[in-house]
Amino acid sequence: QLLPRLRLLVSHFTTHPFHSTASVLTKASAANMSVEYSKELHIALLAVQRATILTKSVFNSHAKGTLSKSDTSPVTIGDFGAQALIIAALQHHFPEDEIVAEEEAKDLNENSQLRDLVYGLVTDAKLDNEDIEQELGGGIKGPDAMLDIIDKGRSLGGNKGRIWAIDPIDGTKGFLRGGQYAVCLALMVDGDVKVGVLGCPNLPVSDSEPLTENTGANATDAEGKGVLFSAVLGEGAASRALGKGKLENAHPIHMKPVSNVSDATFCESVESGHSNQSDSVQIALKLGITKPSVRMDSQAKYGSIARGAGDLYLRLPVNKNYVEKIWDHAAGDLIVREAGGEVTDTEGRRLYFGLGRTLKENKGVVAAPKEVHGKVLQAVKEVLNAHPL
Ligand SMILES: Nc1ncnc2c1ncn2[C@@H]1O[C@H](COP(=O)(O)O)[C@@H](OP(=O)(O)O)[C@H]1O
Ligand SMILES: [Mg+2]
Ligand SMILES: [Mg+2]
Ligand SMILES: [Mg+2]
Repeated sequence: QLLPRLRLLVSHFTTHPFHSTASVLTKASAANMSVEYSKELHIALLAVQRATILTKSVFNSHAKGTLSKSDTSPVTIGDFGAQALIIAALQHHFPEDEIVAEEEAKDLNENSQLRDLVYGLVTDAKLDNEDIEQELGGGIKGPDAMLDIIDKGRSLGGNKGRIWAIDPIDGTKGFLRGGQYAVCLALMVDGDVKVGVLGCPNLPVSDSEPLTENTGANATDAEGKGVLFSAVLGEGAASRALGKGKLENAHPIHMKPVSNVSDATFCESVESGHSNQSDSVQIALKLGITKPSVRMDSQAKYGSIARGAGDLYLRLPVNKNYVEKIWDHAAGDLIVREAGGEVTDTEGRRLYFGLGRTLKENKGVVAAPKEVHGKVLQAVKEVLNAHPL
């Protein structure tokens, strides 16, 4: 009992593991307990927090510098800038680690005006505590250095060694619409997710604020909003207010126990092109759920169910060719599991992150509290098997 408790204390309840928790750390080492991944967690939290300073500034501006990628999905100057800032911090602390990140520098290489715009955002996005800013390695040296940094995220992934997965803005469509989005970072070791962090600038700070149909609709990115979710494998999940400098205090989060699945609130994508919204209606019907789904962009869905603000997250394939990307799920999967949930694909397999940049062997997502996951999965299978894609 003591070991997980102490580790949780060390990794989640400290704002600065290298200074203020010296006494806890000493106790841990005296008892020969390892405090695994506390530095990785600390740097990941700060890197995500700094990146949200940039994304918030773009969210609040009219010109979001949107481009269309080869798969026709959007990317903005916010995505490029956030990716550059996160990779710069990781390289400063963990130069040997590999990085799988969503965006690439190609479009900025071909457009110097856009490149300079992004570089301007990157130099402006600073944590309001100079020591902590320096701890992340300070700024990026110039626009060309920034392009190189963005392209450090081109690792092919796999099941060997330490690999970070970055989604600099998850839910770019939501970001453009004024809805929810998340800045997502996870560390995998030998294909297993060990650390996950989600920065959700448009979610309420309070874990107890219920989700409604309008959560995220016209989110205003107001002061006093925003939450950072985190988890370390085996050490539980936590949330804290998203700040601008020193990390705020964290507290543990848990899925809400669901005794009767018909009372559950389920979350799904806003975009019907990302998740089949007519299948979800059928599944809800089978489970006796009468509440309408809460539609929300990004991995904010994983964070929301992990803190008990919602109960289920269904992501139902819309076509048979789409393969999910590891950066869209790595952090959220760990946070939900560490909060007491179970996450599988629509066929009941655990999400497996060790196969490269995509989740090749998985189809969709079913995330639910452990005690009802089996029942939800059964309903998902019945509905999906009735009309194969
Ligand atoms: N056909 C599809 N099926 C499922 N997910 C898709 C998809 N096309 C794009 N996506 C992914 O859906 C993510 C957003 O998820 P959500 O709908 O839950 O907000 C996108 O992340 P980005 O916004 O980072 O590109 C993108 O990777
Ligand atoms: Mg994208
Ligand atoms: Mg994404
Ligand atoms: Mg993205």
